[in-house]
Amino acid sequence: MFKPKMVLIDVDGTLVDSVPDLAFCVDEMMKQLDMPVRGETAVRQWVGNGVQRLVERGLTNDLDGMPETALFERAMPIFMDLYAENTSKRSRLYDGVLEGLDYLQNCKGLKVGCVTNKAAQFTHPLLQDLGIFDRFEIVISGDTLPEKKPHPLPLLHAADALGVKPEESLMLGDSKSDVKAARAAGFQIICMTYGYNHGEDIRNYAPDAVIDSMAELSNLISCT
Ligand SMILES: O=C(O)COP(=O)(O)O
Ligand SMILES: [Mg+2]
Repeated sequence: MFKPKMVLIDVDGTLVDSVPDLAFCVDEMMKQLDMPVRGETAVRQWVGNGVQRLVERGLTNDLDGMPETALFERAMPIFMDLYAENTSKRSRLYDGVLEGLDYLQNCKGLKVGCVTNKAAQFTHPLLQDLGIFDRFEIVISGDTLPEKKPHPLPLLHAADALGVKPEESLMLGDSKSDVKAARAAGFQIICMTYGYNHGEDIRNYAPDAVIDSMAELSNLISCT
């Protein structure tokens, strides 16, 4: 059993299946640029490193791609406008999320926060529209601090803000960025099997535990 005093939870691929909206926006952006659409399967591999990286990957059709600066500068405002209008229309909480949050929130003294690489202007409305914004004592987005995951700063900042030591803290995520950030911060890390890890099995990154649903948290996290 894990006995953390704080749990930080990732958004895309952990709490929210956000790819339908992100893929819609990538493809609409591509259409406006007179370029080929990429489709949901490709976009699913590209989520997790923030909006800028997603746009770069979409433009190049490549996880590691870097577009020409002029093209990127034309594309970015198009994507930002589209995603502002399509932040939550097609996005859904995964099964088990509400049960998992209920369990954590009924653990006396356990602090629950949110750490995502999604920009704050999208994170807040998305969590609000899905009815879970108020569940978190702190919400740290990709542009809240000078560094985002896999850097440990957002995790360490949350621990400091909530008065918890890193060794008493646990991250719940879906990608290698979550595992790397947690390891660098000295947190424990549990990962979801269903998330977006650039098409790779998250078990390859050796998180402390892997689960299929947040409803399983009651078997893994002790409240006492
Ligand atoms: O890539 C993003 O914008 C966000 O991804 P995350 O919520 O999994 O950190
Ligand atoms: Mg994620």
